[in-house]
Amino acid sequence: MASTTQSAVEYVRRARRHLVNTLKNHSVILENLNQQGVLGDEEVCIIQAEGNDYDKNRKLIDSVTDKGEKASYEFLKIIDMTRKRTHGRTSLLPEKQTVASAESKTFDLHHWISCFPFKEDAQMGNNYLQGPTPCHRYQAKLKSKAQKISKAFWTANKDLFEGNNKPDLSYMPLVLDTQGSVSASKIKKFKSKKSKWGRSKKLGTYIPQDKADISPSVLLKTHKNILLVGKSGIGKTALVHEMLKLWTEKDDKELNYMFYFDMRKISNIKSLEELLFNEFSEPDEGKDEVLQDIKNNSDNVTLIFDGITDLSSPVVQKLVDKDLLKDSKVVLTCRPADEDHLEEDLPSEDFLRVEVKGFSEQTIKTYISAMLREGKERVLSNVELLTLCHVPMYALMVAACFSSETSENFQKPCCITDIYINIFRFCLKRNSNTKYIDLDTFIKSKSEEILSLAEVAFRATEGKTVNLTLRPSGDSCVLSLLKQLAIKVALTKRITTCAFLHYTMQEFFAALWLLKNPDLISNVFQQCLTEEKKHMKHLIPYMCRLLTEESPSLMEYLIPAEELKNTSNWFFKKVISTFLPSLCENDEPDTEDSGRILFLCQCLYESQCPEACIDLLEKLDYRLDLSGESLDPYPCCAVAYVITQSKEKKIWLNLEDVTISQQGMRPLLGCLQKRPMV
Ligand SMILES: Nc1ncnc2c1ncn2[C@@H]1O[C@H](COP(=O)(O)OP(=O)(O)OP(=O)(O)O)[C@@H](O)[C@H]1O
Repeated sequence: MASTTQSAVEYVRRARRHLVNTLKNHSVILENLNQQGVLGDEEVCIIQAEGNDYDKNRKLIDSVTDKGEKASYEFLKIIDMTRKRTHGRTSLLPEKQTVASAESKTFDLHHWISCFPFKEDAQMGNNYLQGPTPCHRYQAKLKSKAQKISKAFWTANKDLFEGNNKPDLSYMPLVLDTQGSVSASKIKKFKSKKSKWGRSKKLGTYIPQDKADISPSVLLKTHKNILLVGKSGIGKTALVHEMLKLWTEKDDKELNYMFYFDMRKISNIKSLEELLFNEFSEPDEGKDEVLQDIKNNSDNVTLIFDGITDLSSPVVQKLVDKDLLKDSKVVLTCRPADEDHLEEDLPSEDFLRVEVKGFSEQTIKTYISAMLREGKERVLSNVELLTLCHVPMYALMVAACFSSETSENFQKPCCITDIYINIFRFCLKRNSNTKYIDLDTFIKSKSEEILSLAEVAFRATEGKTVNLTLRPSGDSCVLSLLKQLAIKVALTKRITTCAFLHYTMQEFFAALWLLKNPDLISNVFQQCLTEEKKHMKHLIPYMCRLLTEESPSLMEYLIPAEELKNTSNWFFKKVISTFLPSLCENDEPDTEDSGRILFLCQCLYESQCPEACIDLLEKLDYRLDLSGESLDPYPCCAVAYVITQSKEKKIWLNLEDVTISQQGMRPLLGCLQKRPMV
């Protein structure tokens, strides 16, 4: 028992006349007194049977003080530990509390209880119920539901990985930015610097810089409302699920509630009760009591609305406006284009705006290393793939594609283009809002939109820009590949600018458009040899793969097979004749020449076309001169693939002054051992 100089009995008795009028929520106080053994079941029933609050309080206080010092001390501790919930919200700012207390001439229970000299007690508060039992049970139910949906979120994508290669997917740190707004500045910056910077540097600008100041646990702790803004697949849902998970792991005794709503799945909500209990989780007992507790203690309620596009639901609008649950915390996630609609209806000064920017370079490395123990260098040494992985969803697909390479079911090399096809298919699927979808039929039905996006991508790539001029009819599923920004240009006028989340995605779509329009190809090939348009060369490896009939399928739903066949009949010969140094019309050796054999190997690796490889080797007279090259793992695989296609002929390979990365050695040595070489 505590030894204080102040008698607890006296302290309670002196305040009796105030307490009988002020004490609220007897049920919680009684439950705690019962749980601590101060009052027996019968005594509790007798007090509860009293007619009104005044009588209940009177009976409660007298029963406790009659029991003496220990019981009264316990009573005071219970009031102290539960006062926030049972007696209204204390101000979060101490100075306000003092001012309020000083000004108040009436009895201030918070002030009164804080003046009692409690003994320092390590256990204090650990075993007290903060609210009625049904509420605690409901909180436990919400936590278990939150755990379940978080687990479902992370396991949903496990199927992308084959057999024994399934990794444990979980939250990795995201770059979160609380400064300013998403703006066109990013696009403009990219555009203005492009002429000066090389490809690697330009692609490097996609990776966000680490900012360690904000994290899911900080976002969980803050009392502010939060608006999480970010591109599709950048990690907004992952972030709110991490907040949910952290909440479920907190073992503090605070009675609080956290609700998660996937706004893509709910509509037509008529009441708060329907939203909380029907859409998320229903209490097993004391439904009214729980709802009352939620309403009375809304400062203990967090509501997450994930993937919100507008505030057309009156219930959600009222919650955001705090007409309902006035002290609750609201967390919204949206894409940048939807922020514009929301802004008009949001009390913006009340929201902490956080931009979700994706993975930093360090996180990409950690993520890819964890997912691909063996093939990680193939990704990390390739600037296109490394920077592509700043979008976590793309990182997931990159990892899944490379891991399938070693799975027993597939065992086929991972072409870079396959990653893009898979990303595209995956994006369509997750944005189609249908759980069971025949993706191939769906692609067929969207072919017009897809090809129109491809055309826009081609025009932009030709014009060396990342800003897309979209036709207004774009389908929202297809548009999820883009970041859209609505820019206010006049009082009532907004224009929407779009860009792919990564430039290589734009190149992939531009390649698709060229295959749809084979008449343009020869001209583009010639452009590739000029200084002004040499960047168009990056479309060719994608075209090589898109022309072949391998799965995952895409092209057959966009372009008739016959057309593709006609193109592929001449395409590979044309690629070789255009880019082979000795054959190309421009015989002057330029800096590009040295990389041409490698480039062709990469094209043929993407095509997985043995005949084209033999054609190339014949044209080269089976002499591959790679002297002076620097071979990262991907080019090594490409060279190894081409060499492997020559079954009988001896190959002369010049590797003088070649730098080969450690991971590149394996495929190259593997093929050198098997083939006749000079
Ligand atoms: N922080 C992260 N750590 C690990 N993986 C992540 C992370 N964030 C996202 N991912 C992966 O990327 C996928 C897509 O992320 P998420 O669903 O969170 O995107 P989003 O921003 O909510 O996109 P949308 O606007 O399209 O709903 C996830 O399923 C997950 O596999």
